[in-house]
Amino acid sequence: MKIAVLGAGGVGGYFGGRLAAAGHEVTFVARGEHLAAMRRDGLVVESVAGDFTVDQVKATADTEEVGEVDYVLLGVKTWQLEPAIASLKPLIGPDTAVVTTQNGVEAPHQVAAAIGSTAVLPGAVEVIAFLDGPGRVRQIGGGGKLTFAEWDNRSTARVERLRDALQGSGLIASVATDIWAALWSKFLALGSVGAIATLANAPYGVLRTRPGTRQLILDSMAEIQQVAKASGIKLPTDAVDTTVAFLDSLPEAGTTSLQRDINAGRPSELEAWTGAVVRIGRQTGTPTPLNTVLYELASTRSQIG
Ligand SMILES: NC(=O)C1=CN([C@@H]2O[C@H](COP(=O)(O)OP(=O)(O)OC[C@H]3O[C@@H](n4cnc5c(N)ncnc54)[C@H](OP(=O)(O)O)[C@@H]3O)[C@@H](O)[C@H]2O)C=CC1
Ligand SMILES: CC(C)(CO)C(=O)C(=O)O
Repeated sequence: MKIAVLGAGGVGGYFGGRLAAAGHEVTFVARGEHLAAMRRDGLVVESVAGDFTVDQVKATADTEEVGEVDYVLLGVKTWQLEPAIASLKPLIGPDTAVVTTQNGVEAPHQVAAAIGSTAVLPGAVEVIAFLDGPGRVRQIGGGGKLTFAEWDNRSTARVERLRDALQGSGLIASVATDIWAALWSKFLALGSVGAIATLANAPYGVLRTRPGTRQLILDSMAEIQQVAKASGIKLPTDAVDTTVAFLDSLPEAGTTSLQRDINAGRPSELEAWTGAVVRIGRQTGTPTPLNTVLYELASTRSQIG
C-alpha cells in the first residue's frame, strides 16, 4: 500500500509514522528543518501508546517526486489547504483516495473542487498530537482514531483496506455510516467552544462550570444545529448531549487549539470554525446572531494579536 502524507505535523506525523512503522510504504511531504531532520535522523514519535522511531524515512518537499499513491493523508491546517491542494495532482491516479483530517466541515469540499468528490474520503481525527521540534512528533492523548468514509458513505474495497491498514498499525479506525453527520457532530464542539474559549481566554474547567459561559456554549451549539439541518445534515438526535458530555470530559486545564494559536499570534483555524458557522448560515438562510458576534470579536482579537 503506497501512502503519501501531505503535511507531516501532529496528525500527519503521528498517523503516518504508525503506518510507516507497521511496514507500509509511506512518503512524507514536508519542508524546511522538519524535512531535513526526518531525512537525517528519521521520524521520532513519542506517544502515550508507545514510543518509536521510523528510520530511513521517505520524505520529500515535492509531490512530483512521489508519483501516484493509493492514499493521501492530508494533514495540513485549514488555512494551509490551498497550496497543498494545488500540489496534489502528481499523487492522484484513477483510484487514489485523498483522506481529509481537518477540523471543520469544509475541507472535503475544498479538495473535491480541485480533484472531484470520488477521489475524496472525508475524515475526522481524534488525537492530541503536535510537532515537538523538527523530526519529532508527540502524542499526549486523544486515542489516535480516524473516522472516515466514501463521499456517499458507500462501502468500497479501498475504505476497507485503509481501515485494516490503520488497525494493523496500532491506530483506531472507524468507517462512518454517515461521514457528514460525524463531521458535523465534531463541528458542534469546535464551532461552539473555540471562539468562546478564545474570547474568555479560559480553560474548559472554567467555561463549563460558569453558568453564563456554559449557556453561551449551548446557545452557539443550537445555532450550529440549525445550520446543519439547513445544510441537509442528519445529526443524531443525541448529538448535543454527546457533545456536552465530551466537553465535560476534557481536562479542567485543557484549552482549544484555536485559543492557543490565537494567543500565540499564530495563524488560526477561526475561518474554518466559527467563520464557517456564520458563512454556511448565511448561505443557507439560517440566522447565527451569537456566532456572528463571536466571529467578529474573535477575528478582531486575532488581528491585533
Ligand atoms: N493536532 C491534533 O491533535 C489534531 C488536529 N486536528 C486537525 O488536523 C489538521 C492538522 O493539524 P495539525 O497536525 O495539528 O497541524 P500541524 O501544524 O502540526 O501540521 C501541519 C504540517 O503541515 C505542514 N505543511 C503545511 N502546508 C504544507 C505544504 N504545502 N507542503 C508540505 N507541508 C506542509 C506544516 O509545515 P509548516 O510548519 O512548515 O507550515 C506542518 O508541519 C488541522 O485541521 C487540525 O485542526 C484534528 C484533531 C486533532
Ligand atoms: C474538540 C477540541 C475543541 C478539543 O480541544 C479540539 O479538537 C481542538 O481544540 O482542536
